[in-house]
Amino acid sequence: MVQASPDKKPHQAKQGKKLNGKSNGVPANTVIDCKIDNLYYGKFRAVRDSHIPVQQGQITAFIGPSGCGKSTALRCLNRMNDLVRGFRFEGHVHFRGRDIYHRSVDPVAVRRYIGMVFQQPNPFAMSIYNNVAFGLRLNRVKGDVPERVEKALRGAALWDEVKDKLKNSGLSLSGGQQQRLCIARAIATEPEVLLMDEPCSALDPIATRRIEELMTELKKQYTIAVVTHNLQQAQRVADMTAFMYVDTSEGARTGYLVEYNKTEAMFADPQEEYTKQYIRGEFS
Ligand SMILES: Nc1ncnc2c1ncn2[C@@H]1O[C@H](COP(=O)(O)OP(=O)(O)OP(=O)(O)O)[C@@H](O)[C@H]1O
Repeated sequence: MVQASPDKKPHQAKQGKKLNGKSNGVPANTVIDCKIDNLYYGKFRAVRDSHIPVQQGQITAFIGPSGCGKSTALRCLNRMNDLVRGFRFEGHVHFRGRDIYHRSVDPVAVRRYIGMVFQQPNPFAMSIYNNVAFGLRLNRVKGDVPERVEKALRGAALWDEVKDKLKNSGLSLSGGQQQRLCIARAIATEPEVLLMDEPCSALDPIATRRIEELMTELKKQYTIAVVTHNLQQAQRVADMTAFMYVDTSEGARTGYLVEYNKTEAMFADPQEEYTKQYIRGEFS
C-alpha cells in the first residue's frame, strides 16, 4: 500500500546555496519533485529524509555507497517499486506538480512519461525493429511506426549500425548496442524523463563512453536521472548530484540524502564530511 503523507520535517540534507529560482526549497525548473520521508520494504526502513528535485533538461546523478537506496529512490520516480511486495512510502513524488502516487493515477501511464533503462541490457527475444516497435504498440502510440522506430534508433545513436539488419534478433547485438537498443525502446514513446539505473555497469569502457556521450546528447531533449557507482561518470555527465549514505545508528541500514548540489560544486567543495570522504575514496 502506497501512502502519501503531508510534509513532516524540513529537508535535512545540505543543498547548494545557488539553486536558481528556488521556491519552497524546490528549484523553479523542477520536473520531478521527489520527497521520501520514509520508505519501507516490509518492516525494513530502506530510505528516509531524501528530498531530490530532478530539473528540466539536466542530468541528475544519484551516487553513494552500496545499499544507500539510490536505485530505490530512482525507482520511486516512475512507480517501479509498486511491483515490490511490502513496499510502502511516505512522502511525495510530483511530476510537473501532479502527485504520481495519487490513487487516480495509472502507473503504466506514469511510465509512458517517465521511461526507464536498467543496469543489464534487456532486449526482448525479438527483432531489433520489434524491440522498439513493441513499446509503441503497447502504449497505442499513433502515427507512422517505421518512422518512429527509425527516429528512436537514430536518437539512441544506433541507426547506422543496425539499419541493414532490422530483422535480426536484438540479442545478436553487442552489450553496448543492446543497451542503446534499450534506450531506443525507452525513448520511442517520447517520454519527458529518462531514468537510468547504472546503465553502464555491464559495459566495457568504450561502450560506456558511447553511452555517456549519448546521455549528453539526449539531455537536449529529455530530462535524465541516473544512478551510478562511477564518480568519474557522475562528474563527466551530471549537472546535479545527490549523494546518499547509509545510517546505521539505530542498528539498521537506512539510506538518506546527505548532500544535493551542482556536480561541479559538490566535487570541488563538498559541504559534508561524509561527502568529502566518499569523494576522496575513503569508503565505497
Ligand atoms: N525488492 C526489495 N525488497 C527488499 N529490500 C530491498 C529491495 N530492493 C532493495 N532492498 C534493500 O533496500 C536497500 C537499498 O537498496 P538499493 O538497491 O536501493 O540500494 P543502492 O544504493 O542502489 O545499492 P547498490 O549500489 O548496491 O545497487 C538495501 O538494503 C536493499 O537490500
